[in-house]
Amino acid sequence: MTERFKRIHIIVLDSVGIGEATDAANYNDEGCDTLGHTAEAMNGLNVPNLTKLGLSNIRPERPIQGVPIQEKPLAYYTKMHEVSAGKDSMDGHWEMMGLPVRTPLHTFPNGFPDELVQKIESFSGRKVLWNKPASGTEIIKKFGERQMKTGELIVYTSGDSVLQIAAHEHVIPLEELYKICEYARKLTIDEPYHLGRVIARPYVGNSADTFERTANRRDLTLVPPEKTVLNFLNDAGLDTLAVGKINDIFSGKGIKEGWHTVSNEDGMERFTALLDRDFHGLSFTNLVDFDAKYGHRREPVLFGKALEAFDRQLGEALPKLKKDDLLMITADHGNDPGFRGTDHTREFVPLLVYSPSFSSVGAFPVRQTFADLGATVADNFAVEMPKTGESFLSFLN
Ligand SMILES: O=P(O)(O)O[C@H]1O[C@H](CO)[C@@H](O)[C@H]1O
Ligand SMILES: [Mn+2]
Ligand SMILES: [Mn+2]
Repeated sequence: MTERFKRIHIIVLDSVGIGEATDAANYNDEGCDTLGHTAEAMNGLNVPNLTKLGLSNIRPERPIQGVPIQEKPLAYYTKMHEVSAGKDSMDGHWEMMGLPVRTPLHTFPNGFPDELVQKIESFSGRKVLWNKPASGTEIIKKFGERQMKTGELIVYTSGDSVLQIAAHEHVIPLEELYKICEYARKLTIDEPYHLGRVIARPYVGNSADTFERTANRRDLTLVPPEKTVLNFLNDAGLDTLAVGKINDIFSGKGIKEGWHTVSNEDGMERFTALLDRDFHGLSFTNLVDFDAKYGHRREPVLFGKALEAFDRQLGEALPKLKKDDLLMITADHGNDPGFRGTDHTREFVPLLVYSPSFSSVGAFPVRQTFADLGATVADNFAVEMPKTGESFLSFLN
């Protein structure tokens, strides 16, 4: 039998959660609601395309402000619960591809142990500064000018399992920063660290007021310990095309071609261009600005404007979809810009599933794991099924 869809496209709106998950209390995240609070801060979101697909239909009991419930939405709609222990990008994306991260990765709320810091210092020949949780933009405001004089490494972490190194591009050249990060990555794979990501955070500018982070960020994730749906597709000779930080998140495993992007806009342009390409398999796009530029910065209005800009580009992409295309729009976790702190929030994520071939659409049962997404992709292409996840392919009519 030939497969139902020739191309499946997943767009991850990084951190665009749709309300507290049932286990939010375990994360001290009760009351978080990324989409809801963003829409309130905007006095209503203007997202006609997401609206038409059925975004507010996902939670009719609490529609998103400015997004009317549709009598005839164009997409199947539901929300998904995460089973991974963490609420970071790696957990969310690996789970989508059938590999939940059930053992919690370690976090370092008091900074990294001396032993690790000393190794980084002797490898790099540079002193480590800060070594505590911080907001990335605040920490370069605070220490960037000092770093320009001393060449020290600004090391910081967050509520996630991350070690981040901020470095001025003209003081610590990119190549050098990447080498230091690779070294730190090697040291933190196994216990006692078992760290999700080491992230290179380069920036430029002349003074605290003008520092700006650049698109040369690199995420060094753990290598997935088992094959994911990306591998199953790739092993079967199908195309696996990755836009944005997807390639980094999977350490390139199972990815045929990948492109880094500089912004959401750039990511959507790349995605839209892929629609003109005659490929066979999966396109997987991550739009990280929602998270990195607005969620962690707790900027709900800018977050909302980014959603509106995405929606405009979505409007340009939708008419390019053919009958044998399937589009799934979702998120990897929440990051409520109206919430306390600066960390991700434990939320349900929205799921909108659209194809021009659908004759009937409507509500889906809530998915108990993001892995249902990967299972559906694997099912469609008749490749090996992931151990976790249930396909909803047969629901799509
Ligand atoms: O504050 P910035 O540097 O954006 O860092 C944030 O980005 C990391 C990855 O999303 C999070 O763990 C958080 O620390
Ligand atoms: Mn993320
Ligand atoms: Mn984040």
